[in-house]
Amino acid sequence: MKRWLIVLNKIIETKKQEVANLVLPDPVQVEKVSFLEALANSNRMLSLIAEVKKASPSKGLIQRNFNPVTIAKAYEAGKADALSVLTDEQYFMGHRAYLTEIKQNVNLPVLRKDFIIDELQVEESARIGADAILLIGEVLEPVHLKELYEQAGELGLDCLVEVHSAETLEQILRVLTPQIIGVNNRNLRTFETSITQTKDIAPLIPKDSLFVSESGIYEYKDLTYVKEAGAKAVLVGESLMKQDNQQAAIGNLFGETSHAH
Ligand SMILES: O=C(O)c1ccccc1NCC(=O)[C@H](O)[C@H](O)COP(=O)(O)O
Repeated sequence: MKRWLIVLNKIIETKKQEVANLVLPDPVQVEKVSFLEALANSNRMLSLIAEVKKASPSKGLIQRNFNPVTIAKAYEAGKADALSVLTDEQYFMGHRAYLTEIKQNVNLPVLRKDFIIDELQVEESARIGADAILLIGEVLEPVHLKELYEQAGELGLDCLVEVHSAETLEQILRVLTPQIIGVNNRNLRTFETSITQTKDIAPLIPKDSLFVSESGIYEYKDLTYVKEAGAKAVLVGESLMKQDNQQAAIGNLFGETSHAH
């Protein structure tokens, strides 16, 4: 079997074990901030969800000098609209404590970026202080995704419903019209990224859903490409994380510094 297929299957197996052993933490007291509203009201050409991500299966270690709160504050100073925080420990070197610490120190809404497969993880997300969770279409059956989506709504969490393929989106739209839909330009089975995926899927995004383009965004021309394709927001991880100064990295990406694009 190919290495990448083994990795995705392994991640999901790990999540099943984690759920089986999950002890729910006491709820933290942090102020909820609307993820959806933040994305809908950006001052930039595209709203930015800036990702706090130390490592990934496709890139290995991305940032050696990793302090989640320092990075989140730099993103806030760079006027990101929202944050995405990896909480998976085994494959992304994240931690659920990072999300809580960030919520206690930064005023931006925070998406919990993990592989949510069970109701207990949705409850856990609310308790650790997340404002939103990721639900991955390629990982969840549509009916189960809808159940998790509704549970999240009852707990005051927004959902970023992510798809890679047109087929997955069509299946989800038969049972649910998500408020926020992300097209992941990364194929989770091959790990290859191509922003043409955003353009290919764009005609299928319902007009009332907020359209996010995720992964593989490195420079200003990528922003203009996905904007022209219809995206209203971008989720960017590696290209910001691998730089030394995350505030400046946002300015560079959006062409707000003299030497950009
Ligand atoms: O990033 C990976 O290698 C990865 C592998 C398997 C499943 C998910 C993976 N990443 C999650 C994401 O999609 C990204 O963290 C996110 O969209 C940001 O992407 P990028 O800007 O390319 O870091």
